Amino acid sequence: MTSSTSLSRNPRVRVRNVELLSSAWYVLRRTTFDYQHRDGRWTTEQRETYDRGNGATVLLYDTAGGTVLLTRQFRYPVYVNDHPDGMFLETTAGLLDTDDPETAIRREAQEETGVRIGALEHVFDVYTSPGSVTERLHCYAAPYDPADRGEGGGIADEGEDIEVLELRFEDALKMIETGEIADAKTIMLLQWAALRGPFRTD
Ligand SMILES: Nc1nc2c(ncn2[C@@H]2O[C@H](COP(=O)(O)OP(=O)(O)O[C@H]3O[C@H](CO)[C@@H](O)[C@H](O)[C@@H]3O)[C@@H](O)[C@H]2O)c(=O)[nH]1
Ligand SMILES: [Mg+2]
Repeated sequence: MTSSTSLSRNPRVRVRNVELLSSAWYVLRRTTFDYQHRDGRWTTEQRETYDRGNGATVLLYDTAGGTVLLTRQFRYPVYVNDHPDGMFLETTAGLLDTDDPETAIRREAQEETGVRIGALEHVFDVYTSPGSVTERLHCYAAPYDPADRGEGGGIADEGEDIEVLELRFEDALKMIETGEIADAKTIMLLQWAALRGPFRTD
């Protein structure tokens, strides 16, 4: 999943060895590679990469009502790193598994929020944590009909317990400033919506 092309694309990088450190749930590898610095000198480096595949997310919005639909769920990695209670607000998102990004985000949006997405706009693709995590996240926006909003839930067998929240767009923007919204993809998509997307004012 890490690379769909060969790792000889950059002549300044020569991969020497890849070790599998853990594959308990997702995959942690340690790679040794030679790297040529800008001054021409070669050094040998090691980097660990955490590979959980790629993901997709969508900002669901309703311009008529001036709202967005977000999810809230317990995220242990943020809880262990100082978030007050780990109940984290995010745009609906999921891993691609074997699907293409559009198919995956339609599936996840329905599972997590009950919304069946019609028109889907691709906004950008981002590397979420480029020093350590391989993930590329495909980011979308789509209108939703408030009548479609479900109870949420996610997949109980996978331990998911997802609450669906409808927020006024202006309130969501304020929650970035208060820290109540602290998820990178969600902040990026809300700011895009204000600057260039459905809630731009120019
Ligand atoms: N047992 C077990 N289950 C896990 C583990 N890690 C994840 N899971 C389960 O696998 C589910 C994956 O759910 P998805 O909806 O497919 O993925 P996601 O966790 O929401 O990920 C999305 O959001 C992330 C955070 O922004 C993104 O990083 C990711 O790309 C994706 O878009 C989680 O909800 C959880 O139930 C683990 O280590 N052990
Ligand atoms: Mg999810």
